[in-house]
Amino acid sequence: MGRGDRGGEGVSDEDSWRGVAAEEVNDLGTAVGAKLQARSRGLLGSLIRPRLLVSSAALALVVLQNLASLAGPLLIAAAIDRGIPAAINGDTSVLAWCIGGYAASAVANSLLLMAFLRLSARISQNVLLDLRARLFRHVQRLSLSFHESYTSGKVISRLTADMESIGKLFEDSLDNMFNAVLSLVFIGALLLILDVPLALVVMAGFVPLVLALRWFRRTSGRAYRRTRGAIAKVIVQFVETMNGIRAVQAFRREHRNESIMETENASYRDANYSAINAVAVFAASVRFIGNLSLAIVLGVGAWRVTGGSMELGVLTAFTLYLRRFYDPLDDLAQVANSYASASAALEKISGVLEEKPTVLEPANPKPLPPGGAIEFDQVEFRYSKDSPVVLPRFDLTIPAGQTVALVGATGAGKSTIAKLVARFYDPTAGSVRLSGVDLRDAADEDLRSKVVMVTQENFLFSGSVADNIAIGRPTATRGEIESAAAAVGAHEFIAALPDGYDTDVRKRGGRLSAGQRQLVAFARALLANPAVLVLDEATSSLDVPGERAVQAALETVLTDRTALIIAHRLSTVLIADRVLVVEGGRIVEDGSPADLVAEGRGEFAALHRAWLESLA
Ligand SMILES: Nc1ncnc2c1ncn2[C@@H]1O[C@H](COP(=O)(O)OP(=O)(O)OP(=O)(O)O)[C@@H](O)[C@H]1O
Repeated sequence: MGRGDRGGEGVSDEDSWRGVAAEEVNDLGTAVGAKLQARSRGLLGSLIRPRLLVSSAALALVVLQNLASLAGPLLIAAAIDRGIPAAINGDTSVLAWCIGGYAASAVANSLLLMAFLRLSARISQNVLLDLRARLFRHVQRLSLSFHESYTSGKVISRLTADMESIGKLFEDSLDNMFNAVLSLVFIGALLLILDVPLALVVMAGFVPLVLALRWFRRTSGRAYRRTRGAIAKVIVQFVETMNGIRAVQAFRREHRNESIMETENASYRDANYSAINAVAVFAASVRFIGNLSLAIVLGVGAWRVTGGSMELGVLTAFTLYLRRFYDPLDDLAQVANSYASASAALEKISGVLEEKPTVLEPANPKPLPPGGAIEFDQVEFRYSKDSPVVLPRFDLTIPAGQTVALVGATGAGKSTIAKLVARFYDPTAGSVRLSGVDLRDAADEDLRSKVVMVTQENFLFSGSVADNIAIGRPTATRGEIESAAAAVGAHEFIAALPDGYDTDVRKRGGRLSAGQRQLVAFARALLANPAVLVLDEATSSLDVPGERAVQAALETVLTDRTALIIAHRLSTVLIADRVLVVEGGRIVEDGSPADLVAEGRGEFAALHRAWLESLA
């Protein structure tokens, strides 16, 4: 079982929460929960730190904007208590100052708000850009073993749904959060200045508020972790169906897929319901506490005004401030909501970012000498700690320039041997050497230029046919691309495409057949000119002219290099210098095709006979 699969009830041993291991765990212990939160905070910090200066500027803007907006009620209090009585006595200057000041503060408020929103949008968009790029770069470098267990759907959900929820926190909530916190601080201070006893009545409301916030954080945190997991499952189901759409339609799997989707979709909805329910309870509690405080303040204030120990203007200002005190708390419920959702997303993303490639590049790489001799020295291999040994300990030497065909039943271990040569995995024990250098000591780039693997699917990237061939050597000129295509016999059909070499392979008219895709892959390999070619021959059979074309191309590509071919065709095996028959992870026969056939008793001879019979 890979790391991405690990699920269940609890995470126990020391480091088992690291990476994506805790993703599927619903009930985290407090200690693990705290570690995950610290990791998320670390990621957030690393995103904000390079933008500290501009973030401080945004903070300064929002502080000024709050000050401007807070001046309003004070000016109204001054107008009622001093401006209007003075105006009644014929002096309108105080009232004029108050009104002018109010208008000025309103203008400043708007301008500062606009500047803050623009700046914070810039910060948030850059943070997201940075995070998306970081995640993409990291995921691309993670080893095959991670991708095999984590699945592309989950990666997509990290890159889309999770990213969006972090974006929402920055875009919708940052100003609300600053406003709310600053309003609380400033208004709290103003209330204390205006009237201490009334301010203390308001502060008493904080006790239930803090309790409600703690409850909300716990409940919504749990609910949002569930929503992140659920949306990932919806996307996984979507991606899997779309990737396998041919198989889905061929096997009439639509209904089955729809019912799986329905279940995942419903659990996403339910997870969201519980998250929103928590918001509803929290927001309602905040409002209730706010209104209750207002009623109490109004009662106590009215009693004091009638008793003469408080001015009416002060009470007016107090109630105005109190409204402003609780309004942002409503927003704070939204912020807490976005925060819970975003921190669940941050937890998942930071988990992926914490995953380390299992196939590591050496710190001090050794250059690979020319030549393509391959050596397996006491190699043993299993896919993961808890899976069985696939290749029991073995030795194998392939001299430079030899073409070796691997044959054997399905699941015998042929691809595994090939993947070790291309260093998609490292052996569990022993070493694989190329020209005498352990692959673990070679730089990635060096290795990729010396060993090229052509896989069965002959994957084409979006772009033109020429772009796809040039992947083999990005610096190649058009002439070199065309001569590589010509050498493998692909020039004719490419030239006949609607835009020749510039035809987009994803567009109608640019779609290539299986045999044509194979020829493009050969041209790509020929252009790359590696010392070692690892080839997983496509299993689907081609028509006779197609097969002949591919066969001729193959012979061209194999010239002057070491080749390891997982062979599915007799014609391929027969051009090999050497055949290795693999059975249960062991090499049971090793010799030239002619010798093995001549011996007549072994697996290969039987396979050879069966092949001949099938062709007869
Ligand atoms: N990523 C993986 N994780 C765990 N086990 C794997 C993985 N890939 C292959 N195996 C197991 O390793 C064994 C050898 O598989 P391998 O793909 O090398 O066989 P093969 O000879 O290439 O088969 P085929 O001809 O069908 O491609 C099989 O038992 C398979 O189940």
